[in-house]
Amino acid sequence: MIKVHNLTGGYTHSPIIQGLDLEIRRGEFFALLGPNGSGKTTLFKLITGQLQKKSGNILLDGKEISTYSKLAKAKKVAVLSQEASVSFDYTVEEIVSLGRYPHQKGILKNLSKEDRKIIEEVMDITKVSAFRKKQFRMISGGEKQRVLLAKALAQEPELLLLDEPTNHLDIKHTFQLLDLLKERQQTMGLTVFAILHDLNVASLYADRFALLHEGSLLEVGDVEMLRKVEQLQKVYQVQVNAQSHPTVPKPQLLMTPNYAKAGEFLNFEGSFEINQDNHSIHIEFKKALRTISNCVLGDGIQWLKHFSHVYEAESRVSFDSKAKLQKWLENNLIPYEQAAGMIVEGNLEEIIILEEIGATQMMVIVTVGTANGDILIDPQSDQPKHTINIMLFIDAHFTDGALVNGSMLATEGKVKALQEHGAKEFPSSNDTLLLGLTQQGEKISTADSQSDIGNAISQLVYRAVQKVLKKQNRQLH
Ligand SMILES: Nc1ncnc2c1ncn2[C@@H]1O[C@H](COP(=O)(O)OP(=O)(O)OP(=O)(O)O)[C@@H](O)[C@H]1O
Repeated sequence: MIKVHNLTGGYTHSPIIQGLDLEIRRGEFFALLGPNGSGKTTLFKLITGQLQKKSGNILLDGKEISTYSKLAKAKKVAVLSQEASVSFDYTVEEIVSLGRYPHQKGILKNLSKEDRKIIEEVMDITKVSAFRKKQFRMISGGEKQRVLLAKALAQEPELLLLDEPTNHLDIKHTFQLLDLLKERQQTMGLTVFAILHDLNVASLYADRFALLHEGSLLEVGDVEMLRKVEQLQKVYQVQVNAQSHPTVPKPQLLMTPNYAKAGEFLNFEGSFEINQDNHSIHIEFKKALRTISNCVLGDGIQWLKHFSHVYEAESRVSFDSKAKLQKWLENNLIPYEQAAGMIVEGNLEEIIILEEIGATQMMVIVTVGTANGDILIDPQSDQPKHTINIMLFIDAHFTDGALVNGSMLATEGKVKALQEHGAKEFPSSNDTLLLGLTQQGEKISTADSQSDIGNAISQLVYRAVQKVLKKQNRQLH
């Protein structure tokens, strides 16, 4: 739709954009990214014609954009720029109506029925109808942004150019606006070209991206280019980690502030407290640990401080065990958003081992319960199954990959102990496992069975499970 070829342009004494090539394809949502001062607005203004290019071409549907008449261009392209030059006393509705100008006919250029219908529709979807009679200058920055979008949409453009459209908007309105643009893109084929500052928001909405740095494009590509953290770090000068959004298959970036890079180093043994009674074991760490678990509460990969095993003598394993655990934590004034918890059904035996293996301090807590609940009855033997709950705390710094490695090796250790114990069925799918890392010291990216730390994990869990089973002194069927 737009083809930029060998474009050079900028300001009188400084051509900010130099020899730039770019293509915006019909029907796509294109995000222009780059740090402050990289030239985004300059490029934007060269495309919209607010700035004169020095050399090169900007083609709109194959024809040099500067050769279009103002009216012909306005029928194809609408612009939402940073500097909204609406200083006069128009009402919101009048501003939106101005968007219909390119489509109005005759010398008097009155609004037709069709024009009015479209104005109503765009005011409705941008949620500005409620203050249609207000003076434009009397509304908030975010409201102004939505009114100007309504005006741009009233123009019914094929291409919408937006310079930081979410600048003044809160998260609700940011997502509302971008959802609206996405919907128009998908249902009406609208082409969107937007300068966006928030890389995570851009990742969720745009199909293609360009990263501008010092007036040149470093890369043009699809969303996967946002996983190239070295490039982003170089350009934005911030420590960045790329992760995946939990429900949308797109990358999301996590920035690390300088103050958090080197935290206070805590002695492992002095970094937690254990509180234990007949009904629970609770461990509280001074600093949050990086955790991986399949616990009832606090599952997945998280940062957590509180770790609980709660015994439920009479109860059954039920779907509301998470709610039960939350209640227990609440009653004990433990913030459950920072907690991982396991419910241990039936009789309980526990073992806690704290030791230094190699140069690494580790602590394991294993609890075994015998449940009377339906779900835990083995349908073959009609006997209750045992559930084994393991929490392993390690004074080390693991990558997320090493966390996964570690939890596999912990399971291996458990299975070995069960095998030796003569258990016929293992491991139970109701078993829980949590690994918690202090993230102190050198980063470890491999914790497999060949590594010392990997071995230490499976050994320690093996010994702890062995002990707890002996203590329980009961043969698994
Ligand atoms: N009117 C101007 N005259 C001269 N130089 C300018 C003018 N406007 C901007 N510049 C310079 O051009 C460079 C690029 O500015 P531009 O506004 O295009 O950056 P940007 O990527 O949009 O930044 P931001 O993210 O801060 O909006 C900057 O070094 C800026 O100082």
